[in-house]
Amino acid sequence: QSERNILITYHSESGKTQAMAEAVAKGVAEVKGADFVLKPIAEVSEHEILQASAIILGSPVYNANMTPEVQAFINSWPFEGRPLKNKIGAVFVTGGGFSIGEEAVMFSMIRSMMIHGMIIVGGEELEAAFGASAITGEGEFAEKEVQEIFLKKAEGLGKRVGEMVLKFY
Ligand SMILES: Cc1cc2nc3c(=O)[nH]c(=O)nc-3n(C[C@H](O)[C@H](O)[C@H](O)COP(=O)(O)O)c2cc1C
Repeated sequence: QSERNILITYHSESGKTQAMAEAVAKGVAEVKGADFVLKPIAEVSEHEILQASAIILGSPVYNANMTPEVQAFINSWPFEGRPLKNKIGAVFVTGGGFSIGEEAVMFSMIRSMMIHGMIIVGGEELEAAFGASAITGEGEFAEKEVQEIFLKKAEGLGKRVGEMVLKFY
């Protein structure tokens, strides 16, 4: 695996956050020279965390928090000697409704990444300034599939992280 490797990882029970993760990967794939690994957090090894130049982490919103699985995943990251320092970090979330947790969860994950000394990158668009988020259960967005407007934000996030990895590494 190359120095420009990006780990895209997520927790997803009903597939929405996974769809966003796939769109993030699509964005990374647009950047020539950036490689990615895309997998659920349950399948990620410590070696993969240490080896990645960037980690793009996704969580559903559960009661205005990241899911317990994502929290446990972050808590499992190696800390001694701060081996994640200066890796690039970025986040994406899906939540059922507007302003009932999604931004709080983005910042919660960002805060944890910053404890590890990671360099935080937002998305391509202003509307994804803190990362990419999708509303999956309210009003016209309560569809089976994650709507294109949100997938675009995720794609832009992946693209931007890909570009930053090429710049930094
Ligand atoms: C236990 C539980 C708690 C939830 N709490 C919230 C919440 O506080 N705010 C919100 O916007 N959505 C909430 N949701 C909705 C999910 O965040 C939303 O359906 C999400 O897109 C699911 O992602 P997934 O398909 O990747 O599992 C909750 C869902 C569950 C199952």
